[in-house]
Amino acid sequence: MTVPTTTAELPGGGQASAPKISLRDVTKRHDTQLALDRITLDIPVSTFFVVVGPSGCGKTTLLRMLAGLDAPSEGRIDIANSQPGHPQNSMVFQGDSLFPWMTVWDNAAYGLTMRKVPKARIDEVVGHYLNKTGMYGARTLYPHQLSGGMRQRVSIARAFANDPDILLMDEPFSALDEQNKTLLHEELLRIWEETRKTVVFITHSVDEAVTLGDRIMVMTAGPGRIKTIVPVNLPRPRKVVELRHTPAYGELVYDIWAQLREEVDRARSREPGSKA
Ligand SMILES: Nc1ncnc2c1ncn2[C@@H]1O[C@H](COP(=O)(O)OP(=O)(O)OP(=O)(O)O)[C@@H](O)[C@H]1O
Repeated sequence: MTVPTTTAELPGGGQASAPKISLRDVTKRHDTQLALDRITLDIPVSTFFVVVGPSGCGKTTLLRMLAGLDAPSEGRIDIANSQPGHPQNSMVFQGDSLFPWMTVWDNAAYGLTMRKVPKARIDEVVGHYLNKTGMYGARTLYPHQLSGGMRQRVSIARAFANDPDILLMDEPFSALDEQNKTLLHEELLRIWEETRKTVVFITHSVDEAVTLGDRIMVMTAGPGRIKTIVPVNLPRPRKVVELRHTPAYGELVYDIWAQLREEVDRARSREPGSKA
């Protein structure tokens, strides 16, 4: 099938705009193993871009290269720098990434403090995002005094307070229970709609992808290639629970899961002991 990879080519993709993130023929090998194979992709500014794919298809490898933690074996990645003096990216991971010896406030303020932003500005920005994530009241607590959901709220507050060019999120909610996940989705959507940061978000959950995303990239079983990119034309602002009751939401989840299913089955058939 022909894979649409640019905004202009996407059905319902809207106005073409300058890409914030651009990948051209990006290939990544770990030693001799091909992890990602010729990824060509444009992510427009202010897009919430979600990546789904079977385990081992190279999602984290892709994110690590976007974060500059790893380099492509071949090809090129460009990230437009629109805010000189600001960090290019902030990452939010699945696991704990807070400093255990720092309070909630100091954790959230960390990036700004390191950049020597004036204290009054730090107070304003950190106060704002801790309020938005419901963590202002817990600002003097330490990570060990928080639940997993609260710790992820602080990580989100820290990432947005840092005001990076792009936000990279690697399965940030996968360890949380369903209730916490839904609340975090609502909070993330509220903050994102206010800031319109360019986000690349990795998940295994098709529901999460459709709830949050503007575009969903489905990857093939490893080596990872682009199988398809689906635009999510659900209106914003989104209310998570109400959204999930709409027929349009259900159809999208069904379509994306059908695409993903083929790849998950393919990945499974290669596992040792598989009868396929
Ligand atoms: N540092 C490394 N050295 C060798 N192989 C690696 C390394 N990192 C990843 N791989 C391999 O590259 C492939 C892609 O891994 P990656 O972690 O990016 O996949 P993923 O889609 O994020 O997987 P999951 O959904 O299970 O987290 C896998 O086969 C993995 O074993």
